[in-house]
Amino acid sequence: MSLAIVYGSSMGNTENAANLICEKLGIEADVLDVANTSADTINGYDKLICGTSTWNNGDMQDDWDSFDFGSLKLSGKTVAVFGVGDSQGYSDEFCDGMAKLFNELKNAGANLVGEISTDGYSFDESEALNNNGNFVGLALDYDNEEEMNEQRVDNWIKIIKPLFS
Ligand SMILES: Cc1cc2nc3c(=O)[nH]c(=O)nc-3n(C[C@H](O)[C@H](O)[C@H](O)COP(=O)(O)O)c2cc1C
Repeated sequence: MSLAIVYGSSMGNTENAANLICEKLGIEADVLDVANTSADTINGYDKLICGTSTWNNGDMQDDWDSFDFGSLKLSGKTVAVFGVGDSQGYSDEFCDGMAKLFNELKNAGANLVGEISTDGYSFDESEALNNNGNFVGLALDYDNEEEMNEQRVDNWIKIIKPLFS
């Protein structure tokens, strides 16, 4: 089984999150910056964890925003997403970029896993909620709640690890 953790990051927060997830997951994985990664490369992995920060009031990070999603072929592959945002400064669009990434990966055929409860988060609105009212993936906030990231990653990994082993 091959696994890649692919991130888009402008200031380094989502990159840090990708490395933290890799370390905590404890499964061999390649950590890739989407800025230097093609759709063909991503198509070559069996499973994926993809992360984006949110910019421009609700968009994916720039490198994901310009990514060639049309060339992704992820039919039936297990994929989880994580998002990094600012729940106070952008409380009406907290981690909206994660929702856009989720939808693009779903359109490419992925089997998305890893939804989590919003318990313990404080924000007004987010596109990244599913019909159960859960985040579609792991939401992290380095601007206001950095001290909670490790525990949030640990909790999420408990959910997804069996699906990536
Ligand atoms: C101009 C600007 C726009 C932003 N827009 C949003 C947003 O709409 N929603 C959100 O949750 N965070 C937003 N953020 C916060 C970033 O996503 C956050 O700072 C994140 O940690 C950046 O991660 P990165 O360094 O991996 O790019 C914005 C930040 C800036 C500076």
